[in-house]
Amino acid sequence: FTSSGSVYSSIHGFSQEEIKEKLLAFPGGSIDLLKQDSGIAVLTINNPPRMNAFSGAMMVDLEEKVTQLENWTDGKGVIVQGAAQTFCSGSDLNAVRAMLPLISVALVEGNALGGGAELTTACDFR
Ligand SMILES: CC[C@@H](C(=O)O)C(=O)SCCNC(=O)CCNC(=O)[C@H](O)C(C)(C)COP(=O)(O)OP(=O)(O)OC[C@H]1O[C@@H](n2cnc3c(N)ncnc32)[C@H](O)[C@@H]1OP(=O)(O)O
Repeated sequence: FTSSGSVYSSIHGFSQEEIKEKLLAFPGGSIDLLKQDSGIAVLTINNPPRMNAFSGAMMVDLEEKVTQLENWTDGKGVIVQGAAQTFCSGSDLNAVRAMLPLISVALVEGNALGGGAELTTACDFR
């Protein structure tokens, strides 16, 4: 359930445009990008009514804003924050229920470090 839609595109054969269309069916919220003269940008996850959960539209928005940052030649760093005194409550559960192809569980025994830790967070449950 990534913004690039890799799970859907590789397993279900959808194109990037089809993934985008499916994600946009779940509107609400925004990802706001402020690029400052200092070279530091502020990226705000903005969906306070749902504790800043990521709607499908916000996932599309995030990919666009990350692309903008990648092409920002004067950029030095980015601060990621949540609006309204909360960071983010994960994916919008309404969208998850409608779109999740399968549920993944990371069964972690022993260390999960670096990329291993990231892999656990990419799973739905740990
Ligand atoms: C498979 C995807 C996976 C991933 O990408 O890795 C996920 O992220 S799945 C989502 C995981 N997140 C959660 O399970 C968080 C669920 N939310 C909560 O546990 C709580 O809401 C909270 C974040 C701890 C805050 O609790 P509290 O301060 O008591 O506020 P409320 O519970 O009353 O929430 C206010 C309002 O926000 C809605 N909400 C919160 N989180 C989500 C969400 N992830 N998706 C959709 N909506 C969310 C919540 O339903 C309330 O709405 P109303 O009832 O309409 O007021």
